[in-house]
Amino acid sequence: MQSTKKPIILAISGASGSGKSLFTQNLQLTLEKHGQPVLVLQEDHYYKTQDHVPMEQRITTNYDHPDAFEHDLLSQHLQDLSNSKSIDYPSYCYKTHTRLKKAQKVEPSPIIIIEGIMLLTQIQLFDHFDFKVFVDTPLDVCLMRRMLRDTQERGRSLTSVATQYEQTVKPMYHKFIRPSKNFADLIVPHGGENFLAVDVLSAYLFKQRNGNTLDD
Ligand SMILES: Nc1ncnc2c1ncn2[C@@H]1O[C@H](COP(=O)(O)OP(=O)(O)O)[C@@H](O)[C@H]1O
Ligand SMILES: Nc1ccn([C@@H]2O[C@H](COP(=O)(O)O)[C@@H](O)[C@H]2O)c(=O)n1
Repeated sequence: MQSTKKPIILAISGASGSGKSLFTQNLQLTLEKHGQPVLVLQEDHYYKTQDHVPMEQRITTNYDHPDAFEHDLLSQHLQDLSNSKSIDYPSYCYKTHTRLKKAQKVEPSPIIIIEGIMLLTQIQLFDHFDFKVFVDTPLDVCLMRRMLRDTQERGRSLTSVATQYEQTVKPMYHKFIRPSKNFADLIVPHGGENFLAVDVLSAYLFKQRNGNTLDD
């Protein structure tokens, strides 16, 4: 039988390369190991479609500005999931800088984690969030991780990563993302492999959801 309880929604934010995705993955694994289903969503899937924009222009888009995202759609989807409705979750391609044609049908879950760079800059989304986390990793470490990831997984050259970093990623971090740390309920240092933070947060979420502790 499907639960009628509202899901707990956790937002995880921080700089690009801070380890949000890895931290989220570790949290999900820990909770699922204890039989607690978790749905993970990525704010990146809500980047605006650019099907109508020529490729030469897509590579110059500022992807580190809140306007690059369709936050209204994300808000609607979080509302639907809270009301036990499924959503058509968009897919995104970093190589073509636009959404894929086919969305994925996603069902609600008792715990939902959404991760992304701009989540804590969007006050209108806060009503959906039960808990807000900021992953706080030094920017030089973030840049190194991003260099490796974007050249290996996102089809970028070292030059394009460096140029984009100087032109938009770094200035937008200081303008939007860093100040949004003030809205966090919890700040996690070091990033994805902070297993103390993973254990503390998973135990908290499990207790909130089930009323008993992980070891009961
Ligand atoms: N603590 C860590 N130690 C080593 N590598 C890490 C750590 N956290 C993240 N990474 C790696 O750095 C890259 C960026 O991490 P990711 O979780 O994708 O960051 P974000 O989602 O914040 O952009 C990935 O390749 C990831 O595996
Ligand atoms: N077409 C795109 C879309 C986004 N980006 C960069 O992705 C970063 C956010 O994703 P993380 O997983 O790193 O948090 C953001 O900083 C954008 O610059 C891109 O390069 N191209």
